[in-house]
Amino acid sequence: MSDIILSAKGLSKRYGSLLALTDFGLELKSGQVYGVLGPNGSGKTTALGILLGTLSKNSGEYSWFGQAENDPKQRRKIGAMLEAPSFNPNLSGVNNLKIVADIKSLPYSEVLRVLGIVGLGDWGDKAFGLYSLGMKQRLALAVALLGSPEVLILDEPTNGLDPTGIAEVRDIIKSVSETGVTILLASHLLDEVQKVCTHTLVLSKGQTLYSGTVEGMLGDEIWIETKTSDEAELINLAKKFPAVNKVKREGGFVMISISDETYVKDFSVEMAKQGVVFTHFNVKKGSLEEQFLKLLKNK
Ligand SMILES: Nc1ncnc2c1ncn2[C@@H]1O[C@H](COP(=O)(O)OP(=O)(O)OP(=O)(O)O)[C@@H](O)[C@H]1O
Repeated sequence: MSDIILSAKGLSKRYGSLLALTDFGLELKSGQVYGVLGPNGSGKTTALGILLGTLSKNSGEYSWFGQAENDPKQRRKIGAMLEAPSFNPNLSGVNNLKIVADIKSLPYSEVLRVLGIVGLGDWGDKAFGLYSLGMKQRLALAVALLGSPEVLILDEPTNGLDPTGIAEVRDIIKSVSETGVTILLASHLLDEVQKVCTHTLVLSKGQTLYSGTVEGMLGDEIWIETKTSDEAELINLAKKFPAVNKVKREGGFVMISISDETYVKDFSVEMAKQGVVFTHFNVKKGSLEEQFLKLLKNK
């Protein structure tokens, strides 16, 4: 059986004179966590809406599980959280979910299962109106998980949450993906995509600037995050080391960009020879943010 979950090509969408999405293509494979990344208004929601069949397209085609567009049988394999569902604040989490379970003809055992996944098992009997923002978002995620979908589509799943809420939702997404569920999510948060996704597609003004693995987008560039007592001397010496590309001060560290990981050891040996004593030395891959800004600049 093919492991291609979704195949889309040439999708475009126009709102009057505005071209919101141009030639959008995506191949989503089983087990991937694909993040559609882009600033506000770049076309993320438009793309997801078309793929879910809730929005018409002007051109292009897509297919879920190799079947025809809008095939209801395929639609049942997809769980979606596009915008916050309207829950009744006076009803408990369980009773709100039971309404959705009834609509989808699912057994109530599903309600308890999904509440457990999103960590609301103990809050199921409490009124929705008492939930924190993070808990409300997790209940919305629970709705998308009803019926054990093979694919989950999430639009800005951590929108408006505080750092704790963001971390909780991230952990749920990661653990759901570890059970084999394929995930397509939209986000404007680079950090979120870097932490959660295996693949990313970068959108800007409706155009795709990159599509592929997150690792691939990060490239080979390595940053060494350092601290030492004589920063000026380190900067001076680092700039003379042949494999060093860039040196900058950032967040209390001296950041040194090096062309290849294999030169990191040589660099530290050379600095030791020159009498530099590091109190902090941490090797990192380039950040998605840097690559993202580069893509936008090169466009
Ligand atoms: N119904 C509509 N009518 C007219 N223009 C629209 C409509 N929906 C979206 N747009 C425009 O299309 C562009 C893409 O919007 P879209 O919501 O897809 O972007 P987005 O990346 O999801 O943004 P956000 O992160 O703010 O949700 C924007 O310029 C938006 O203003």
